[in-house]
Amino acid sequence: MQEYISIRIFVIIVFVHPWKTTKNATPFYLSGNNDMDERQKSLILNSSSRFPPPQGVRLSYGTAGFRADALLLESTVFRAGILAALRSLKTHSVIGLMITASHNKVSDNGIKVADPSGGMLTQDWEPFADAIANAATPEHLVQLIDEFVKKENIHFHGVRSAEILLGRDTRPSGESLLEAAKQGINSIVGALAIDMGILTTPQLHWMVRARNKGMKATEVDYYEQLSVSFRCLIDLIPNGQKIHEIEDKLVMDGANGIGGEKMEVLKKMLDCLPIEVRNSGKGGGILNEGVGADYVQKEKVVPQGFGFKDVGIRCASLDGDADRLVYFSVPSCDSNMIDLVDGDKILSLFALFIKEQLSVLSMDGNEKISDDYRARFGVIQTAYANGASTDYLKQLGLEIVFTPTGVKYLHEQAAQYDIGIYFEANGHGTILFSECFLSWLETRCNELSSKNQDTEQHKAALRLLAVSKLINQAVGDALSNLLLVEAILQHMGWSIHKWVELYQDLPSRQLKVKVADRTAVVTANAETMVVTPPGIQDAINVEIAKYTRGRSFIRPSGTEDVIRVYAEASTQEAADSLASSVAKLVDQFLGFGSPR
Ligand SMILES: CC(=O)N[C@H]1[C@@H](OP(=O)(O)O)O[C@H](CO)[C@@H](O)[C@@H]1O
Ligand SMILES: [Mg+2]
Repeated sequence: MQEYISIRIFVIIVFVHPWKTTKNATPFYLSGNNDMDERQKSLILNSSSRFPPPQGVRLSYGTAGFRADALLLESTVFRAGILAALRSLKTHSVIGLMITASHNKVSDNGIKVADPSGGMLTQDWEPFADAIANAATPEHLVQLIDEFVKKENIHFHGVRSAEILLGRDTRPSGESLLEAAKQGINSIVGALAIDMGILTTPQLHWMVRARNKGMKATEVDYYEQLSVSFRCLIDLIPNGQKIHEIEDKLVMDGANGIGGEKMEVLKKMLDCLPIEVRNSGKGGGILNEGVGADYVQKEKVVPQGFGFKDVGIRCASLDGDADRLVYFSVPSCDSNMIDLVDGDKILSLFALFIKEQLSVLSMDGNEKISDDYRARFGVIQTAYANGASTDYLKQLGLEIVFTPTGVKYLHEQAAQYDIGIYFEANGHGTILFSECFLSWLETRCNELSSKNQDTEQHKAALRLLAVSKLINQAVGDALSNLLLVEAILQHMGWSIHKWVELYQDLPSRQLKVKVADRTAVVTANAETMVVTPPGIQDAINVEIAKYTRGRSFIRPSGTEDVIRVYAEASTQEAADSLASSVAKLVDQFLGFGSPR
């Protein structure tokens, strides 16, 4: 027996050797409780000594994980690997790790953790993420992990090993950071790292969710689910609705990132949607430079590769990791300005469509019949939502909730509804359906189809079910959102011009101000009000009061070392002027020369 145990331990050492990948690892046991034994501790000590943290830099798990210059990130990514493995042990579920810096410049990179639901890492674990990322020595790192493992009651003994799916975007730094993540994962006994290759961020989140729900979860399954549900929506379009104008092709800007490449694959499975992909990264363009959703939404000008030849055409821009989507059209050859359809207008289009289907579903002819299930339908926005969009949504009679910036807040809020639509103005968003509503919908659909195949009610139920499959339930997904937009525009018979005119955006301006310490700004009321430093909010209010329909707020960015200033007003000049006065206030109160 004694001999048997020592053989087992020997096998363990071979399997978890940090220089090797653990692709073939199987579950095994080190200790039967939530204490890390000496072997586990020395494994972390040894491997982490090869990833010293950068000097003089404090990293924080911000709005969307850790993000910084890629050269600073090896140690952080290694430690995020450890965190992901612990999270998997704790939840007995598959966890995701995505290496991306989204719309940031190509020299940056980042890492974020996908929780078992496919959503963002639970906020409860963020302080631990911050603490281990900044631990100065391997010894301190081990101490923090040891304390956390006890506090969270994480057991290293168990029938399931930890499993982490890894994805990365197209950044050149991704490969070496992936290796660092694997080594972090491999330094936790029983953890298995599975490299899923180069993916869009939403694909990785989708796979994590699908794996944990026991559903088909490969990349091919993802494309199949999207294309089949898209086809279903197209087949349900009322006869005669298709107009010529909208049958024109769509031109998509891939931000020289991963989205273009993936759309080329998806496109082959969509016979009913002509798409031309530009800025796919193959033609030598630089990731996110003068291209992509962030550039288009913030600058409101045509991205590189687009111009007067595209006047009047329906165009879409993705960001570098394909979780944001905006549409635009080029109104004339005379300038490089665009008509922008931002996340707020995508949200409005989705809300209109869902509302229409819900109302058809509850009617029989002209009579309201089905009161047996009242779907709670809500819309979630942030302070960056254009004021005109909020007015429009209110006028549709929808319930609107505001949260702080960051998908983790919006998603959490949307999950409170049977159907919750959330979007950031920058184009990140999705529609969440509750399990309860979906199971009611499936039953209703079966009832309706057994009675009569062709009723409007049945079609509305089928459409809602198709939307729930097309739209990514884990995070905002530019590819699936683009397909839903295309299906709805065809359903409504709308051109992009009709969509642009749904409401008139209030002119707005966003600025960034570098300050000595951005954490000095603390906000409240979904970031619409500054609590500290004292006095600045009153000064901002004085500026706002000078403008018709003036609105302005400031907040510290979670992804860049800046304070963001947002302003809107009745004219562009007024919005620009309000933004610049508020930026001056930020500099006065918080700039490098400010009295602190
Ligand atoms: C004004 C703005 O667009 N802010 C973005 C940006 O966050 P900041 O915390 O503002 O840097 O990146 C986040 C992650 O992609 C996104 O969720 C958020 O909406
Ligand atoms: Mg992104």
